[in-house]
Amino acid sequence: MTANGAPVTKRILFQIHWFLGITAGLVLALMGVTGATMSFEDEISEALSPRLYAPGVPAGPDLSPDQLIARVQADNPGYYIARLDWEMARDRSHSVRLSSSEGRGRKQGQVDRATGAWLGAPAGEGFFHLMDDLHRWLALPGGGNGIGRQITAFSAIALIFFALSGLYLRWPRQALDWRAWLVLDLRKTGRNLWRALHVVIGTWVLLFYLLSALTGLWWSYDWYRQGVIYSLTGKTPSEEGRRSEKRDGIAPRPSIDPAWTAFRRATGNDYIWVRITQPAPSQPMKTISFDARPEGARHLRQTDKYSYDPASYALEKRDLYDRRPLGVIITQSVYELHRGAFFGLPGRIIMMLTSLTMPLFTVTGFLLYLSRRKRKQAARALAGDVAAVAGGDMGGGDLLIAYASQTGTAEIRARNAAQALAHGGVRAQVVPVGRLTRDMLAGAQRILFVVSTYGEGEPPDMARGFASRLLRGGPIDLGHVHYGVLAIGDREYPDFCAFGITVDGWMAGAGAQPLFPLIAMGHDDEAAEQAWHDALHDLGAGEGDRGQMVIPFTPWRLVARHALNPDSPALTAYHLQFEPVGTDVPEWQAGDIVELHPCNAPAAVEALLASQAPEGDLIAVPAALRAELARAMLPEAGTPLTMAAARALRPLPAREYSAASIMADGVLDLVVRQVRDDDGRLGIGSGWLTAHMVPGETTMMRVRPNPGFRTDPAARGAMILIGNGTGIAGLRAHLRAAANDGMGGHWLLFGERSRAHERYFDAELSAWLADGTLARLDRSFSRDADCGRYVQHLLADAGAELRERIGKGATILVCGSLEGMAQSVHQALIAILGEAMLNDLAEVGRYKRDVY
Ligand SMILES: Cc1cc2nc3c(=O)[nH]c(=O)nc-3n(C[C@H](O)[C@H](O)[C@H](O)COP(=O)(O)O)c2cc1C
Repeated sequence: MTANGAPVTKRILFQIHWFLGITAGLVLALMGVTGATMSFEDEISEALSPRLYAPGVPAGPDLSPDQLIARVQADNPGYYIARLDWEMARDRSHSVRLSSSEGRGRKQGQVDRATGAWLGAPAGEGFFHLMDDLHRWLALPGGGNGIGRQITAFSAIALIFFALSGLYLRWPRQALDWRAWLVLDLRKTGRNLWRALHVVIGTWVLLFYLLSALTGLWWSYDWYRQGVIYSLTGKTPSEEGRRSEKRDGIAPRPSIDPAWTAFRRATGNDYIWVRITQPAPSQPMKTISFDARPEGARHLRQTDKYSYDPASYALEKRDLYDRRPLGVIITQSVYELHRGAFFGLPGRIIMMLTSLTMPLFTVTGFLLYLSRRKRKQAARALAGDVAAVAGGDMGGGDLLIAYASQTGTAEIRARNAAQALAHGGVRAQVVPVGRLTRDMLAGAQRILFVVSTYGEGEPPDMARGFASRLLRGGPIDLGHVHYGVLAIGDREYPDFCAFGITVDGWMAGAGAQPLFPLIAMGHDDEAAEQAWHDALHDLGAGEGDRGQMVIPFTPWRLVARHALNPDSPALTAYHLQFEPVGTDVPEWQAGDIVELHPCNAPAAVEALLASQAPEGDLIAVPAALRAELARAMLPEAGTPLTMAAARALRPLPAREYSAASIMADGVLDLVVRQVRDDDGRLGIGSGWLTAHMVPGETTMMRVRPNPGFRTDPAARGAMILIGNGTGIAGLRAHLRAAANDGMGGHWLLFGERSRAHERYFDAELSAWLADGTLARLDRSFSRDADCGRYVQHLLADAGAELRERIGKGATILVCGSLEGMAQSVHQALIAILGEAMLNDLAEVGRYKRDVY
C-alpha cells in the first residue's frame, strides 16, 4: 500500500458499504427481525399452549420408547418419528418430529406420554414456521434449494463486510478514547443523529453481528461448514459422517427399549430431557443413542451422548459434553451460538435485541445516503458548476458576465445575476476576467463586470494578469460594446472599490457605452443592492430576482473549544468545533468561508440595562429586548432603551473565518485568535466566539462557497501550502480534504511565533508527515532566538524545489495575514517564479489566497 493508499481504500470501501447497504441492507433488516421473533419461540409456544406441554401427571404408567414410537407411527401412516424428545418430568408431554417416509413432509407436535395420543401442535406454529422460512430463504419458492437461500447467504457475507468495513470507516481520530467509540450523544439532531446511531450502535453490536453472520453461513454453504469443521476438529466430513445414501425398502429396526432400560439404570435422575433419534425406515440404525440434557444446562445442545450397540445393547460410548474439545463443542452448538443461547439467557436476550436493531442500520444508512445526495444537489445548484464554466464556450450567450473575486462574493453575485437573467429569458455566460482577451472583448456586444477590490485598492489575485495585460496594454476600440460594472468592496478601505472603478474607467476610455452608471457596493449596502437589481431588471432579469446570495444562516452548536497556545505571551488562538443543529446541513468544501453574526457579552448587555434602571427592575426587562441588544452595537450607558430604540440600533457587523475542517469530519472547525483593543476589551467576533459563547450554545452561521480558495482535487496536483498563525485554518481544511481523498505529497510552509507555544495541530501535522499526506513540512519560529525567521524566508531558501513542483503542476495556496505574511510571500514568489508566471498561475487557479 502506498503512503496515501489507505484513504483511497476508504473511499472504495465507503462506496461498496453504501451500495451494498441499500440492497443487502433490506434483506438483513428482514432477517434480523425474523431471527429476533424466533429467539424465544419455545417459551412463547409454551406460554400460548401451557396445557399442551404440561398436561399433568397421567393416571397410567409411561409408555416405553418402543411402545410410544409404535403408537404414534401407527396413528400417522406414511410418517416415522425422526426425533423423540423425552421429558423426564411426568407432568409434561413428549415432543415428536415426524418425517414423511417418502417425500419432504414434516409434522411437529406433542404426544401423551402414557397413551401416545397426538395432543396437537403448538398454537404459534404457523407463524414461527413463516418466520423461519423468511429468515432462511425469504419464504421464496424453492426453499432451501431456491434463490432465496442464495440471497440470504449473500446477505450474511455482506453483513460481515458491513461490520468490518464499518469499523474501518468509523475509526475515530482519538482511537484510544473509549467515549469516541461508544458514547451515543442523543442531543444531536438530523443527519448527525442518524450518523451517531449508525456508527455508535453499530460498534455496540459489531461482535454479535459477526457471530450471527459467521454462524449463519453454516447453513448457507456446504464448503463453509466443512471448512469450519475441519479447522475446529481436524476431521473431514467423511469422518464426521456423511448423509446416508439413498436406499429402498425397509431396514430391520432394533428395539430401543433394552438400551433405554440400561441407560435409565445407569443415569437415574441425572437428566431432565433426552433426545432419541431414528434414521429413515430405509436406513439401518447402526447405533442407538440418547442425547441427554442435565438440569441447569445453559442451552439445548449442552447434552451428553450415550451410544448403545443395537445387537448387544452394551454401552459403546459415553460422550460427556464437558469432556469434549472446544472445537467439537462449537461445531455441535452452531445453532445455539447463532441465537446467542450458547451464552445462556443473557446471550439470547442480547442477540434478540441486536437482531432487532438491524433495520436501524438500513434506515439510518438510507437516510444518510439521501441527505448526502440532497446536499450534493443543493451545493451544485448553489455554487454552479465552476468547472463547466471555466471550460465553457465564450460565444454562446447574449451577454457576458466577467467576474474577479478573491473570496467568492463577486463570483457568486455574477452567477446569481446569470440565473436571474436566465429566468427572464436572457442567456448569460459567466467567466473569470482572466479568460477575457482583447479579441473576445472586441467581439462582445454586452458585458457586465462584477469585480471586487483587494489589498490596497488592487485587483483580486485572479485578475492580476487581466489587469496588466488589458488595462495597461495599448489603446483598443470598444465603441460597439455596451457594458456595466458592479464594483464590490468595503467602505472601511480608503481605496473603496478601486479596481471596479479602474475597470469602468478603462472601458469608458476604450469608447464602450455604459448600460448603467458604475455601482459601487459595500457591505449591507441597500442603495447599491437596489441599483444592481434595477440594472439587471432593465437587462431583462426575471421579476423578483435580485441576483443576491441566497445561502441561509442555519443554527450550529459549539461542541468544543480549546486554546491552541495556552501559555503563550501572544494573543491566545482557539480551536472551535461546531455541529449542525438542524437536518439541513449545508455542503461546504475546503477553502470555504464561514460567516456568523456575533453577539455582545451578556454582562455588557446587563450592565447597560442596569445603568438605566434600578437593580430590581432588571427582572422585568422583556427577553425580546435583551435579544435585540445582544445583536446590536450598544449605545452609551444611560441611553433610554425602549424596544423601538433597541430595534433602531445598528446591528453588530458580521464576521468571517476560514473553515478549518471538511464535511467528512462532521463538524465545522474554526481557528480564532482572541483580539483586544487598546482598553483590553475583546473584539466583537473573537470575544463572542472565544469568551462569551459557552459550549453547548447555538449560533447562526453559514458557509459561503469560496471558489477563490477552493481546489479541484483532480486538477490541483500537489499543493504548496503557505501560511501563518490562524491561517492554519484554511490550510488544514485543504490537508484534511487531501488526506480524506488519499492524495499525498503536499508541502506545508508555516510561520509561527515560538516553538514552545505555537505548534498548532502538531500531532496532526506529524501524522500527515508519517502517512505521506505531507511530503515536506517547513516551519519557522519568528520569536525564537535560534530561528528568528518568517515563512517568506523558508520560501526563499527552497526556490529550486518550488520551481520544480510548480513545473509538475503544483498549486500554491496561501492563508493568513495579508500584511507581513501574504505580501512578503507574494514578493518571495515573484522573486522565485517571476511576476508574469505568478499572474498566470493566479489566472488558472494555481495561485490562490485566503488572506485578511
Ligand atoms: C485583505 C483585504 C483587503 C481589502 N482591500 C479593499 C480595498 O482596498 N478596497 C475595497 O473597497 N475593499 C477592500 N476589501 C474588501 C473586499 O473587497 C470585500 O470584502 C469584498 O466583498 C470581497 O469580495 P470577493 O469575495 O469577491 O473577493 C479588502 C478585503 C480584504 C480581506
